[in-house]
Amino acid sequence: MVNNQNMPKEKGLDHTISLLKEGYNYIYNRKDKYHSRVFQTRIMGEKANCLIGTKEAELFYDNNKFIRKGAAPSRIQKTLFGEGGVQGLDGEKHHHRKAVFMSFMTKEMLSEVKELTEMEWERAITRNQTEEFNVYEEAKRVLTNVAMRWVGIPMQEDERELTDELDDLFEDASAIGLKHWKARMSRSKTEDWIKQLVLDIRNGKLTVDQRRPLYQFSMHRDLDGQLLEPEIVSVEVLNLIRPIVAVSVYVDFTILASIQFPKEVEKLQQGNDKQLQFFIQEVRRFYPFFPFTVARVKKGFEWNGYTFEEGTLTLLDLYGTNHDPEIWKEPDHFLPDRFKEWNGNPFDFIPQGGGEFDIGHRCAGEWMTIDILKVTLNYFVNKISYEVPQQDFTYSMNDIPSLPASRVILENIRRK
Ligand code: HEM
Repeated sequence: MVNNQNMPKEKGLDHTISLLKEGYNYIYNRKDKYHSRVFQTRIMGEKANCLIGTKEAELFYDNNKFIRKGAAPSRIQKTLFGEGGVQGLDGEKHHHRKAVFMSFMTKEMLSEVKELTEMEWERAITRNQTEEFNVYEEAKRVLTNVAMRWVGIPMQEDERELTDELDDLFEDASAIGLKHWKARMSRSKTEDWIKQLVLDIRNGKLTVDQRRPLYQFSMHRDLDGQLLEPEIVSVEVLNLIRPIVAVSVYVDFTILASIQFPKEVEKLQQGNDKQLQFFIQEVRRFYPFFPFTVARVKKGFEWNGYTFEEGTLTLLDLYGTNHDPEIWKEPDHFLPDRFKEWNGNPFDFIPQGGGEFDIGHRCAGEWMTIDILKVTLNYFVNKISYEVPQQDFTYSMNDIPSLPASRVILENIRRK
């Protein structure tokens, strides 16, 4: 007999509207209301368990208890992730595919990303010294170029058009109506284009750098020794390009933080790697990006008196865990030095997911994200000077992604 009477339940038929309204704070608010880090609600007509906190994250990343198959809503798969990619795999199939992603995160390949990032910022500044400089728009262009070169894609399309299509994939991924369809069209257009590259590589019409992800995924074999369908290669290649471009959101927040917390910037002036790291970690903890991640209960189990029923959708609160006062002192203050004391627990600081990289679903690009942001922060703080005109820095707590209203505009950029 299934009995989950101990799990607090949100009353009512459906709570999707409250989730949309309260956004990043939805789960956090109910943790206080129910005095529980585990509760049940209903979202999009479906029962959903919600979890927040360190022990709860550890539970969520237990592969014996949760799976990803069928967890992400299909509209998000059709835009953000693509169908058939690593996010929806479990067990051996997941480990085998994830290993390909992690094989690119070597010291050498990460150094290349850092070099490319600095080089592209140099180009952006050269293009733009006299005009108003929109940090977010420039970052998308910079990171599209970084992503294409690093992944090993020959740049043939119009650069601006490609940037627009790639950012549709994350800016409008959770949108409804027309914007959602625009995102789907952008995905299908970019997927088709990459599929053609895969076919050309396989039949020898196109020669590309063999160390790079485009070639590696094109020639990767699954557990049965078969080449992946070109559609799947395309989804996985976009699983690298799209999030690299999406780091622009964090770039915008990083520059915003450097404007809003000038005392913290004084500590960065010698380009000290540790201080840069603390600052970036705090940006990733402090500002909103992904509100939560999702899985399904693999097989019914009991945990701390709560019953988890097989198949139930389960949300782990990423933003809320990063703002949990039981983990973080003064969670609503921007204090990079808190990371001097942080012990590296894989379940308490989870802006890009938690647990292990290789056997879990933790973000494959976390180290790369930190590297791109460190290079960018050092560049803006130590290599250029600029003025900051009056603008609107407010950001919403229910848009995904959330961004400062004016995107961070700079003027009179000069090299130091
Ligand atoms: C913009 C900064 C980024 C954020 C906020 C972010 C966030 C996330 C989150 C929340 C997950 C899901 C974790 C889970 O479900 O347990 C994830 C997974 C993933 N991310 Fe990122 N990510 C970022 C950048 C990147 C970059 C730069 C790359 C690649 C270069 C990348 C590649 C991936 C992949 C491949 C997965 C799927 C991993 C799996 O299912 O095993 N991400 N990311």
